[in-house]
Amino acid sequence: MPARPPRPRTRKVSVTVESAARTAPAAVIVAIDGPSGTGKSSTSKAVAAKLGLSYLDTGAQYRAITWWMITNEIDTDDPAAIATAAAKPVIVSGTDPHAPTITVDGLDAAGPIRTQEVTAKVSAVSAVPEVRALITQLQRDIAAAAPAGIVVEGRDIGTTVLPDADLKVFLTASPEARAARRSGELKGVDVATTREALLKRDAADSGRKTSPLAKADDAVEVDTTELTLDQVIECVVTLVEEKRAAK
Ligand SMILES: Nc1ncnc2c1ncn2[C@@H]1O[C@H](COP(=O)(O)OP(=O)(O)O)[C@@H](O)[C@H]1O
Ligand SMILES: Nc1ccn([C@H]2C[C@H](O)[C@@H](COP(=O)(O)OP(=O)(O)O)O2)c(=O)n1
Repeated sequence: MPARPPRPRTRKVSVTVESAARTAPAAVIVAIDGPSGTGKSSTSKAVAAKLGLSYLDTGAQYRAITWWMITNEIDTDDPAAIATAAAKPVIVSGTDPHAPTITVDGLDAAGPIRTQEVTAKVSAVSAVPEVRALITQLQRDIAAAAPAGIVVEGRDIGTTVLPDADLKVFLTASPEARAARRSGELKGVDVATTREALLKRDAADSGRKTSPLAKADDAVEVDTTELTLDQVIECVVTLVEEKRAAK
């Protein structure tokens, strides 16, 4: 029997830093905008979690500054008073999609920012240009620091905050569907009342002068009225993967 050549004991695997860098996906920036109840938060969190990206809820930041104004007795009907105080609160957003956090001056604000009072006043506070300038800068800094990329959701992300985002998605849904979803979350509030409040907030957010709620020209519009949340998530994941592959 012919002698077999000795089998090598170890296999040499050489991965150079250069080739590792070539195979690691480039950071991807995703902007998800749309009115209330279209599924921005649920979709953005799930997409970020599935793809290993960071996640930023910009509405939570506007709610946080509104909560601070209320607790510090700033008149939320007085834009000049809001502008003067705008730089005082320190707002910190945790961007893990599995456990997003928000603090104001070191205090956990996740609960207090969801009250009806904050919801009723957030459009007025977020319309003040000084507030928008500060929060927009904060959002850009967070996005730039995200190691693998980020999904940022809000009203003006594709148009103003991150106009060079790799992917922009604009979610829509009928007012009826949005109100039904929201009133499902708010125990004891009927659909008609929720619908009125949503439409009032849409009008204020779309009608303000500084970076209103708007679809960017290059955003992909997805009407979620007849889609399940899973279908919307799948659709956005596919869009992100297409963009990543093309990078
Ligand atoms: N496509 C969908 N179908 C049914 N319910 C949905 C869908 N998308 C989101 N929801 C539900 O609607 C509610 C509002 O969704 P959310 O993601 O908070 O919207 P937004 O951030 O746009 O205000 C949540 O309870 C969520 O689970
Ligand atoms: N990028 C953003 C995000 C939110 N806002 C404002 C306008 C919205 O009515 C409020 C609250 O946003 P949030 O996303 O928390 O609202 P909903 O979850 O849709 O009820 O903040 C904004 O002006 N710009």
